[in-house]
Amino acid sequence: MSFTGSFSHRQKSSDNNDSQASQEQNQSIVENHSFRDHDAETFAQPQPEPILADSQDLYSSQIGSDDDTTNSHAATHLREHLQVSGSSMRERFSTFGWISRQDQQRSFAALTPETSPRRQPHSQDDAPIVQNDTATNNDSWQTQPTLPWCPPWNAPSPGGTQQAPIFTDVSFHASQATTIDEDPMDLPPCNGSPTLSQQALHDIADRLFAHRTFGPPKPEPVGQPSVWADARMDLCETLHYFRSYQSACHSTGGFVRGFMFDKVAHPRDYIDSNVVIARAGGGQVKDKDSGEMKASGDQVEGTTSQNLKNCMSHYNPVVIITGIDNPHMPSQPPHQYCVLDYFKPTHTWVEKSGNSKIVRYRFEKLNARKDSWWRPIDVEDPVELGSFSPPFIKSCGTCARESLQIYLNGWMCLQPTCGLFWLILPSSPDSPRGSEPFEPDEASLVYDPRFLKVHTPWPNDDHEYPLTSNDAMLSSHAVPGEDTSEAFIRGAVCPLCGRCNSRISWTGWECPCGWTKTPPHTLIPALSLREPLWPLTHNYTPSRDTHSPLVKVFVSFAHNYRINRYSLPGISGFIIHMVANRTVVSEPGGPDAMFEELQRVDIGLRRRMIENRQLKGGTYTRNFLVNYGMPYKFIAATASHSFPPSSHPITAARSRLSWAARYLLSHPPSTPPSPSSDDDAMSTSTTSTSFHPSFALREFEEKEFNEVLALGYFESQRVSYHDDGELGLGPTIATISLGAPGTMRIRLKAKHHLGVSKAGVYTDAVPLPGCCKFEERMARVDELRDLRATVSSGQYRNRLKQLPKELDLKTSGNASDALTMKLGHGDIIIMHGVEMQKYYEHSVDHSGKLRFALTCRYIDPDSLCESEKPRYPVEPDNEGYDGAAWTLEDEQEGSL
Ligand SMILES: O=C(O)CCC(=O)C(=O)O
Repeated sequence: MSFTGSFSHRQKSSDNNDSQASQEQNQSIVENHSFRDHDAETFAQPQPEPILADSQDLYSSQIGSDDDTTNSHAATHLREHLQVSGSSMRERFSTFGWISRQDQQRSFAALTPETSPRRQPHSQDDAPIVQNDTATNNDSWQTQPTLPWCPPWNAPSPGGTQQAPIFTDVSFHASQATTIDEDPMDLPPCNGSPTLSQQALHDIADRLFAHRTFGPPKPEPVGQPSVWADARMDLCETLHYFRSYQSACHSTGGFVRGFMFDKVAHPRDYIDSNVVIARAGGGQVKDKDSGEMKASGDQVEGTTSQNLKNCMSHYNPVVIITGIDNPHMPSQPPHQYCVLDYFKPTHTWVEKSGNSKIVRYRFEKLNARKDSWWRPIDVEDPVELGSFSPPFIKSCGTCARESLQIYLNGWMCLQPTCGLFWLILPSSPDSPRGSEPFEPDEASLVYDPRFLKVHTPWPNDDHEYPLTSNDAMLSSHAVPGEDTSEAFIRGAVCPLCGRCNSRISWTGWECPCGWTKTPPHTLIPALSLREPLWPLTHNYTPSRDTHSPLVKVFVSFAHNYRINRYSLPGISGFIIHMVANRTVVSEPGGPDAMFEELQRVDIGLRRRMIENRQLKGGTYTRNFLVNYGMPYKFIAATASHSFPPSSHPITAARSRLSWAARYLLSHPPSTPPSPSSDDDAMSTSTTSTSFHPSFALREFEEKEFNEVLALGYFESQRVSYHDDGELGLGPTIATISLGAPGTMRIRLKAKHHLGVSKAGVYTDAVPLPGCCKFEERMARVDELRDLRATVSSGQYRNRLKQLPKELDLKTSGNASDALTMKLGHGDIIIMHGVEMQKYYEHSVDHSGKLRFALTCRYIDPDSLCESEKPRYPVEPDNEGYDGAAWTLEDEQEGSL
């Protein structure tokens, strides 16, 4: 079993005589660990005795052994600051390596510092402080970043056989001669590796860094990534382990899944074939002078660190992706985003950089036996993982916590709350820096190879985890809606070239290399849209809309439609929801037929690119769309086509919607609003709510619908809040909803709701009832009108910038929905009025596998520039649909 195997390797040590017994003992502990993770009794078990080199020598060589008769000033000084265990490294490793992992899991369950007594600093005479004390990591788990567990130092190199490190050609580089601690720091042989002197360690560090190029140009990589992307959206839509559009880390459910390391890197970041060291993302701002990203303040261990620690304690590997601009890549990434591989997070700790604390992570490639595609061509790794003796570890005399030595410059306490944090303790009073602890010169820091190249075996590090996802699989028998389910809107990794491809086309995936995949569509029958709990009958359909008390509703019933007409507070114009009944949806050529036909014919639906300066490669719409008739230039690069011949869902929709608009514009409500409407609220209205049907009808007839925008939505696709208020559009917009039930939400735009724009400028439009600070803002209307007429535009704008503070306006947040309409299959929405689009915005989502929305507008041809004008004739509606021709047997036309 690999689990056992990987741990039994650890028994190899300088003391082979004990290996058998220890192995058995350790084996039982491993099993305890694995089956009794949360069992506190486990902690009382006799501790295993991994056979490790006794490092007392190390301690002695640094600060003088206990029987050091010279008892130098340095040793005395250091004893004041530092308590190092009198126990052997063997005991320390035993504690740190085996128990702390259990400890972490226990503390993960408890997560309360109170449950884990904090260890007090010991006096020099105290018993050894490094012992089987599980408290250290218990509270550090929650609040104190520590090295979460000690990697198993004695692990063999991943290649299986132990290899002596390559450091025969010893040459000490002046550039690295900043090491303060000039003591030999010799370690006894470990894993067959020879004793390492300080100088040898520097030499190894030299070799490790010899091939680092911060290019360009960088050397070519030895291989090619098996998964890559040109655009962030392709990446995030395709990979299950990286769905973060803005940040460097993607976590779900308390676990990190993937990291992306790109241009914004820290100078001490490090990448070789098997190890990645990176700074935690976030907390950086652009320096005004240099333009470089700099820490904006102290970084504290936050959710990402916690999630990463969860990965460590559960052996969840994470995927690391590099951006093309990552300066620390040892070779030139061939694409904008390249997936490296699965990595084990092994350490997280805190350092200082400039004046700020930063959080850092170390990762090791999960399967270090595999070659890494990003290894530079013709460059072998100078050092294999696990080649060296273990990293040096000490307890701090001030905080009593253990920290590993990360840099050769000297050991530092890495507990950010400790007084000795990030200070090197000089080893001798004659040190050029004196006897006081001092901060290292950042530029001189050199990684300790024992830390850099430590090997951390995991029980699952020989497992192959997938870098591609195979979710978009169809069952062997046809299942309606399966090929429009959420999995099918995710991107696909091209099996030929590894490119991540978002699903752009309605019909399937396309890769620029020529590969395509077109899943067959199984028709979703219109009959399957019927909702058992809301039976559709030939009578008028009940309403499921909800609205705020400020919204007035007028209800009428005509031509098989329930007609819910809504007046929104303070504006002229209205929204009408025509709720279809069974007679409507099942008409020949009606909604049922249109829905099925739209599944049979390819009308050219595609997701369209939207420019997004924040995101490399732009973004795509979250639905598929295509335009017919007059080009609708506002949705980026939407292809426009001439109207198809009649008996097509597009032309049928335009004809039906023209009829509906004409009917509604000529039939204003003849009844008062329904009793629940709040008339008092409406009386505060500041703009006209009057509606003149003859004018509206005349205007509509002059500006008949000359455009249909078809939107197609797979499962979970939607259109988020937007308005349809572009210049050149007629005042009436009509949509027919086909397929899965949708929800349309209407709310006041944020700048009208809050009274302040994103740029912090006061919104001087007349406030609408229900908005924030309505009365206070109303009181400013006259003042601002007068001011505008008397001062320069600059002065006026300055005043607008002052007002948000003066009125104590909130600068963020959204209005709650004023109106929510449940759009059934065949329902029609008509929005009328310029103010509707100026003040309000709408969004639509749905709760099924497939939905279409066909929306008609009038687009003034004169609003299009020459290059935007259609090259085809845009004919008027010639189908002449008449909804009044379809009558119910028992229809009672008229308002109720
Ligand atoms: O019903 C829909 O899906 C939304 C249509 C829409 O909002 C639009 O076309 O602007």
